[in-house]
Amino acid sequence: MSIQVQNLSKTYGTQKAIDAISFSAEPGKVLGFLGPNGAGKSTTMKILTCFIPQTSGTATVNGFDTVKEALQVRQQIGYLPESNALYPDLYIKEALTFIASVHKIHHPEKRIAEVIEETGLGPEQQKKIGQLSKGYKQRVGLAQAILHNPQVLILDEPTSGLDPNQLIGIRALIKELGKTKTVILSTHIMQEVEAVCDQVIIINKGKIVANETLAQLHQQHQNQSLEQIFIKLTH
Ligand SMILES: Nc1ncnc2c1ncn2[C@@H]1O[C@H](COP(=O)(O)OP(=O)(O)OP(=O)(O)O)[C@@H](O)[C@H]1O
Repeated sequence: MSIQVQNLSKTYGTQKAIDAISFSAEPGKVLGFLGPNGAGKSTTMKILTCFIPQTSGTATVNGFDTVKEALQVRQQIGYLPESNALYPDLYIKEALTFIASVHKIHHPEKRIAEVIEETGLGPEQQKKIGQLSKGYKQRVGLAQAILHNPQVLILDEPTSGLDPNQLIGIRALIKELGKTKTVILSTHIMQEVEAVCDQVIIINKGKIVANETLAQLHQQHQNQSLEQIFIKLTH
């Protein structure tokens, strides 16, 4: 298992954001991470990517502890945060060159060209990031997340703000990446879950209320739609 989470809790002041959750994720599968606003999805993702520490419990990525071995975890993980901070004054290639130097990537030009191609940034690459549309900014975020070819990808609402044409391309890319990597994907779009995810975790008020394959989930709920199942489990 490349991600192991055990009894993970996070409390902000008096607010319990996640409450003793446990789950695992493995390569070759896209894990959908669903839940209503404020359920604790981003908090979990921030702990897995070493941005914040948990209050209790443990999380490991490829065997490395997210608190004690944060450096190793960061090397193995690509993260697209919900509010992605980009460098507006840099051209796309400049930003990717900077990220490549942080990761000490060999032959950065070749890898940058590959990632620009994969994320469909080619037509816009002569623009500064600040001049890009929201969807293209999102692609830059994704390009930055996959540049060092991480084994684990954590994507927090990666398709928010994309038009239907862009959606198809990015979902196809995520599905392709999920064939070999461990991908955790947070989204509010049920259609996207059906299109991309193999496994689904539903989190509600900081607790996991479902952790099944999509097929199992439909089977257990008399073939109701994912939207109906989501509402039933989180209401
Ligand atoms: N820095 C913080 N300080 C205090 N409370 C916080 C902080 N970050 C998150 N919370 C609270 O923790 C809970 C979980 O938030 P989180 O952002 O993890 O939810 P989410 O499932 O990602 O929601 P959304 O779908 O709206 O992005 C919420 O009640 C939120 O207000």
